[in-house]
Amino acid sequence: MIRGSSSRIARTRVGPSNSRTATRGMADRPIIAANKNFVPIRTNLRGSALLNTPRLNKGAGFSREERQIFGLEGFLPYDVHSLEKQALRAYNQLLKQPSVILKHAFLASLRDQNQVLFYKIMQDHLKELLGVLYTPGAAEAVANYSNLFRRPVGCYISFPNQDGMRAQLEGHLLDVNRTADVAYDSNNPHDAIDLVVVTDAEAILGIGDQGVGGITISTSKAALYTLGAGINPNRILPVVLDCGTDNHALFSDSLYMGWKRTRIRGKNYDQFVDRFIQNCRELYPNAIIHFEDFGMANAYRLMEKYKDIPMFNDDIQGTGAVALAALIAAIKVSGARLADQRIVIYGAGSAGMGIADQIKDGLMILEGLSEEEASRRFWCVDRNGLLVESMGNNLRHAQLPYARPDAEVEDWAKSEGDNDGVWLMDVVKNVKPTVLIGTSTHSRAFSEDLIREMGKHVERPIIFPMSNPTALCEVDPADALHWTENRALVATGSPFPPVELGGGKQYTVAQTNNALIYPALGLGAILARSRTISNSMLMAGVNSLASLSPALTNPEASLLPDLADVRNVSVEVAAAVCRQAVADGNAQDENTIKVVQGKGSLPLEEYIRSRMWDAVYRPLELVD
Ligand SMILES: NC(=O)c1ccc[n+]([C@@H]2O[C@H](COP(=O)([O-])OP(=O)(O)OC[C@H]3O[C@@H](n4cnc5c(N)ncnc54)[C@H](O)[C@@H]3O)[C@@H](O)[C@H]2O)c1
Ligand SMILES: O=C(O)C[C@H](O)C(=O)O
Ligand SMILES: [Mn+2]
Repeated sequence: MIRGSSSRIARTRVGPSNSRTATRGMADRPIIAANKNFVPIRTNLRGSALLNTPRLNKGAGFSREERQIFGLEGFLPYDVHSLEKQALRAYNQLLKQPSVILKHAFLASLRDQNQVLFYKIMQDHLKELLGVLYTPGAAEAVANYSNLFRRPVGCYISFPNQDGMRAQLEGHLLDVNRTADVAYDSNNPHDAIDLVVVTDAEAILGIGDQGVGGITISTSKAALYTLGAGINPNRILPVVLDCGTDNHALFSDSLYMGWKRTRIRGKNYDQFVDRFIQNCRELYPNAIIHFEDFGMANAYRLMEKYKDIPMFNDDIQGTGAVALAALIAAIKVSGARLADQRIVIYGAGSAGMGIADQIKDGLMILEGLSEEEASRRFWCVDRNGLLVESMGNNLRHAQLPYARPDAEVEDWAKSEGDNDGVWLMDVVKNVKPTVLIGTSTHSRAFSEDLIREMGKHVERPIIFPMSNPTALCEVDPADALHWTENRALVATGSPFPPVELGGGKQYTVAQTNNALIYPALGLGAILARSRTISNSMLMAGVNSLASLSPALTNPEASLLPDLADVRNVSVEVAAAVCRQAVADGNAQDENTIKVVQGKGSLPLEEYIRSRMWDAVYRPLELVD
């Protein structure tokens, strides 16, 4: 039974007179908080209970009147402070934290005290703080989760407790209906969650199995949805599926907080995940599901298994999409054609194969190549060297289309001693790639020799070392530029400072991170209430993002827009995704369909902006 959201619908028509934003009627799903309406949030909490509810707490920002009504006067220092003043204080405190991990912990605890204030300082200092909250800062926070733990956040679904899974997920629905501005329709408390971000933590970033600490990747990705695409944070559920861990360091840590067993596999795992998905579908029928940092074998299997529901895998599809957008921009700068690229992918895992699949789709859709022709543009190198057909059963399903015929490499001159495999240098020497992508987690794998060898054969080598976090990046962008006499077009997964090129010139390194596209992909799919997230929706997002590349107008500029500008980027990309969902017949939201068809009161981009959540305090109303 879901309770706790009674009669909020009655208030949906209250709003400022100048409101041209969406009102919260039945016809207009409350996907993103229509916060610009300033409809009061009804709560029965008072005193410290209110101050300890981060979704509602305003701390020193509570007005005189609110302090009276909610019995807060004896709980707060006298002066009332604006959100701006509170943000200044919080930011000054943050600056005093001596390390990235302590800054991350500070931000997390701010979020757990006052959600609006957290998003306010993140928004105001996005460029600086993304690297703390998200990549690379999140990696350290995940790895140290059990040692730094202060309070739980998000949803923990643990294998040994799975009999209670439905009640656990229902508990989150109840909780959010009680403590946030989500339930606009008291008749449908299930329409409170737009998005589930779930990890099983087997392959976190490039740092592997992190057990229950994976919750921090879900909460960081969730925060980026709010910051990057204005999705109401209260309508997002970050989840970790605790399936045990094969990370022995966690096992032997007496403070480890997860389930101390080796990972469940096979049927047990599949049933556990399926139970989770089915419960989500029933309890949160309108939510899309974002899969994050699953191990490769499960990631691909689950993506296939659930392709008919609105889900996507960020490491495979989000990463593929952002890489293709950067590549489209890079080849425009280099003056070449996509169809003429020879692409080497180093690290044939989820991200590497996701990138290959997405570029392959691009070659087929944009250049008219057949699937076979498109697949031949790739050479993929993994731990055992170049993927070749004779590897047979040792190849993963997703790798099969890219395996090269053995005959091709028979005559290759080998440079790296042993003849058991064909290594990256051999591939670069013989293939003379135009594009080199790193998704290997192999730090500094793109050596000086390798980059110089690549640079010998191509005028504008395209080099994307995409492994995260920073320490695992395949090559420092400054080195890649230096070793190619500044001819390389470089993009990285983690943030890097601009590279000084001499003569007063700088090269801005595009952060080719899926964070530049997944928030908008989610936003578009949610607004459209899309039945599935199709390849054509992904491709629409890619084309839209590529069209925003600063390098299109200035060949010396970054290949992709700055991640700090993600909110504006998201409006354009989400619009493209929405349009495609409607064109595909995938969209189910009547309002959005009308807007896309030009029958709404706003153009699509403005409509999207009007639905985005901002970090502002909403009025509260006391109910008994
Ligand atoms: N920039 C982005 O948006 C983005 C997105 C997703 C993943 N990534 C990064 O890509 C990396 C890989 O992530 P994933 O999810 O694909 O992981 P994964 O485990 O699925 O894939 C990694 C692959 O690299 C291979 N590999 C490892 N060491 C190697 C070596 N020394 N030589 C050759 N191959 C090697 C592994 O065998 C595996 O196939 C991570 O660092 C991750 O952070 C970046
Ligand atoms: O989390 C990131 O920074 C991107 C990506 O999803 C990754 O796994 O590295
Ligand atoms: Mn990831």
